[in-house]
Amino acid sequence: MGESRNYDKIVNRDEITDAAASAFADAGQTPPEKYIRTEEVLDGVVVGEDESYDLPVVDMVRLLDPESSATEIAKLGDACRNWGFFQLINHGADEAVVQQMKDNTVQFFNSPLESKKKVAVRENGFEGFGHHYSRASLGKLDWAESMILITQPPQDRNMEMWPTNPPSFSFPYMDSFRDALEVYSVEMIRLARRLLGFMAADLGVERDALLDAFADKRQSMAIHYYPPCRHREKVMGITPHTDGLGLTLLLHVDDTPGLQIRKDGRWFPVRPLPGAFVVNVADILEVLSNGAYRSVDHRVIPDAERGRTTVVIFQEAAVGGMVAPLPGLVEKKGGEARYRSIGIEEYIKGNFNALAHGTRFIESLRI
Ligand SMILES: O=C(O)CCC(=O)C(=O)O
Ligand SMILES: [Fe+2]
Repeated sequence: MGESRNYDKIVNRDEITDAAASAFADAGQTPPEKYIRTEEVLDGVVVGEDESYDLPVVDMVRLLDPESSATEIAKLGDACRNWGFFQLINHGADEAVVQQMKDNTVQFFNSPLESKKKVAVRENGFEGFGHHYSRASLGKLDWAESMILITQPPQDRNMEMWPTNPPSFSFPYMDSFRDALEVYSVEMIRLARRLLGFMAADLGVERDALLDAFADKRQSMAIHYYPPCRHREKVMGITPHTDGLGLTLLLHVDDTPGLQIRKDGRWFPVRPLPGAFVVNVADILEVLSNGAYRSVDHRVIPDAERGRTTVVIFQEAAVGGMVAPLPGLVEKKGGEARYRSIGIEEYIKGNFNALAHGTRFIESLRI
């Protein structure tokens, strides 16, 4: 797998121009027309500060402790079935690795535009620094700077798109942002595998059946900076979407809120817990679970006062090269697959094409 995998030309990403950068730098000014999407932003009710709600929180320490494991696995299962999202606390990922990733990400976004543009997204390119890919939003742009990279397997990397900025600081074995990305990438594979083991237990499939679906598959990463905007009812940090791959692990670099999850037709703002990861089920995991787990719509609304920075890891999955329900789960359901199987290459193309048209590719796989 991998050698000819190429996402270029399926997505469109706009550069961050000088004009974009200066708009982003001025939170008070009315944003340029290209960013104005008031109707989209106001589409749907946002659950307010006055209404109390609890988004699921899953505790890795409790998952690992034999005393509490069963209860916590049930919580994890509920979260994946009903919300498609949870915050993971006590995750156990190496704190130094996570901190280094956060520091480098902040330094990267704080560096001058010229320096970031060394890895600027190319014409028709998927990777690099630029706006997020434009979805079916009538030529409108998201209010954010993003850098997207393919991080695993190593032979799929395009190193010319990997920033060398910022260079080494405090960490003795780290040379540049590239090293931070590399180490973080590996640490996130470990974390994903640990979680997937518990998801398999919840789903009632062999642990290896789920782990193997994710083993040695592609991993990509997005780092996002959402500049503050006083006109937050006018701009969208990221257009509503579901994630197209398998499992998503999101790290808040700061404590600025902004992510909203759609449930029962309303938007629920996530209140980031300090030190937690936000984990979500993406489309391929929904298919693997034969529809038991849900990949749900989410979006970002920028904060009025504070910038927001996130680091997002996307783990791909497939069963013998196919996006398909896990055979063990289909058997449990008396042999009924709820999605048709499709080759991963075809899936990826279909997914990005659908994104550009504002549809969801997995809807076309439903039986
Ligand atoms: O930055 C966020 O909170 C969300 C990012 C996201 O949804 C994505 O990159 O797919
Ligand atoms: Fe997403």
